[in-house]
Amino acid sequence: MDDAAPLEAENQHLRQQLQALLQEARANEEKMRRFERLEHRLIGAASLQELLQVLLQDYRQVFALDEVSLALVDGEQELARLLGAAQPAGLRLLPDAAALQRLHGETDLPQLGAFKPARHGELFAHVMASVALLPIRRHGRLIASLHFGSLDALRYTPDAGTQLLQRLAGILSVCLESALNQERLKLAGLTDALTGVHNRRYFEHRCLVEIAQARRHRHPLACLFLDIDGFKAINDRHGHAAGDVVLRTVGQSILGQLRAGDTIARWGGEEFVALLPQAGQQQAREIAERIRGRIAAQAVAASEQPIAVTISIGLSLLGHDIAGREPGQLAQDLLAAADQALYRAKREGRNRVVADSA
Ligand SMILES: Nc1nc2c(ncn2[C@@H]2O[C@H](COP(=O)(O)OP(=O)(O)OP(=O)(O)O)[C@@H](O)[C@H]2O)c(=O)[nH]1
Repeated sequence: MDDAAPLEAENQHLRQQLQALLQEARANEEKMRRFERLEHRLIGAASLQELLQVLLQDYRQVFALDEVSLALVDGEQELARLLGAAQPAGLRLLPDAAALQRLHGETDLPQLGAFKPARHGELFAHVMASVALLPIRRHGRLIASLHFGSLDALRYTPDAGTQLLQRLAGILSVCLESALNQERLKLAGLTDALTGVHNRRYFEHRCLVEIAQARRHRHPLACLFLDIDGFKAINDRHGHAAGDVVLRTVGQSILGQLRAGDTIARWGGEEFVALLPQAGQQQAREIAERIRGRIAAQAVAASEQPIAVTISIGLSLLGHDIAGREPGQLAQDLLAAADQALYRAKREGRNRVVADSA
C-alpha cells in the first residue's frame, strides 16, 4: 500500500499535466481556427474598405486586442483620394516609406515586446503595455506596417513565437496589393487620363449621391463650373502639347485646393466641374475665389515662356424646396445653373467668379 501511494500521486500529477497540455492544445487549436477564419475573410475581401475593416476591427475583436493600426505608403495620394472621407480609424497614410524603414530596418520579422512611448507613441492612439509590429513587404519593398497593441504586458514578449504573425504578414501583403490594384483599376475607368482628376462619368454618378445626401441631411451643396479663359489661343500660340500641360496643371491646382470630401472632374475640353458638399453660398464663393486667384497668380511652365492662365467660374447651389424632386432632374438643374453663371462670367470679362442669382 505504502509503495502505491507515491505512484498514485505521480500518476495524478501526470494526469494533471496531461490535462493542462490537452487544454492548451485545444486553446491553440481554437486560436488557430479563429486565425484561419480571419485569414479567409482577408483573402475574400471584396474591396479595400472591407479588407481594412477585417484588419482594423475584426482582428481587434476576435483576438481581444486593445488597438490595431495600419500605416500604408501612399506616395501618389491615390489612397487618400480613393478613401476620401471614409478613412477608417487606425489607418495612417504616409507620403513615403522612410518612417517604416526607421521602424523595421531591413528585417522581415515581426518585432514583439514592451511598448516604448518614444518609439511606438505615434503608432497607437493610446499608451499600450506590449506591442507586435509587422513589416509588410511586397517584392522586398516596405509597403505597410501593421501594429497590434495590448494593455497586457505579457501578451507580446520578445521571446514569443512569431510564426502566425509572419504568416499573416505574408498573406496581408498579397491581399493588400490585390485590393489596391483592384481599386486602381476601378479608378482608372473613372479618371481622366490627361489631367488625373475624375472624369465626367464619375462626376455624374457622384452628383446623384451627393444630392441624395444633401437632401437627406438638409446640408447645402455647391457646384462650380470652371473654364480656362482663351484656351484656344493658348493652343494656337504655344502648341497642343503645351495646352495639355496647362490643362493638367489647372486640374491638379483645383484638386489641391479642395477638401477630401469634395469632387472635381474634367467635364470635357477645357472645362472642369466641382461639387462642394456642405458649402453654402459664402463659403463656396470663397473657395471659388481662392482657386481662381491661385491659378491667375502662377504662370504655367509649359513652353519656353511661362504661360499666364486665368479661369472663369460659375457657381450654383442646390435649392431649398427640393423635397419631392427627382435627383437626376436636380443634378441637371444644378449644372445648368452653374453653366449659366459661367456664361455670365465669360460675358462680364473672364477671370472672375459669378454666382447663379436664382
Ligand atoms: N491641348 C488641348 N486642347 C483641347 C483639349 N480639349 C479641347 N481643347 C481645345 O480647347 C479649345 C476650347 O476653345 P473655346 O471653346 O473656343 O474656348 P476658349 O478659347 O477657352 O474661350 P473662352 O472659353 O470663351 O474663354 C479648343 O481649341 C479645343 O481644341 C485637350 O485635351 N488638349
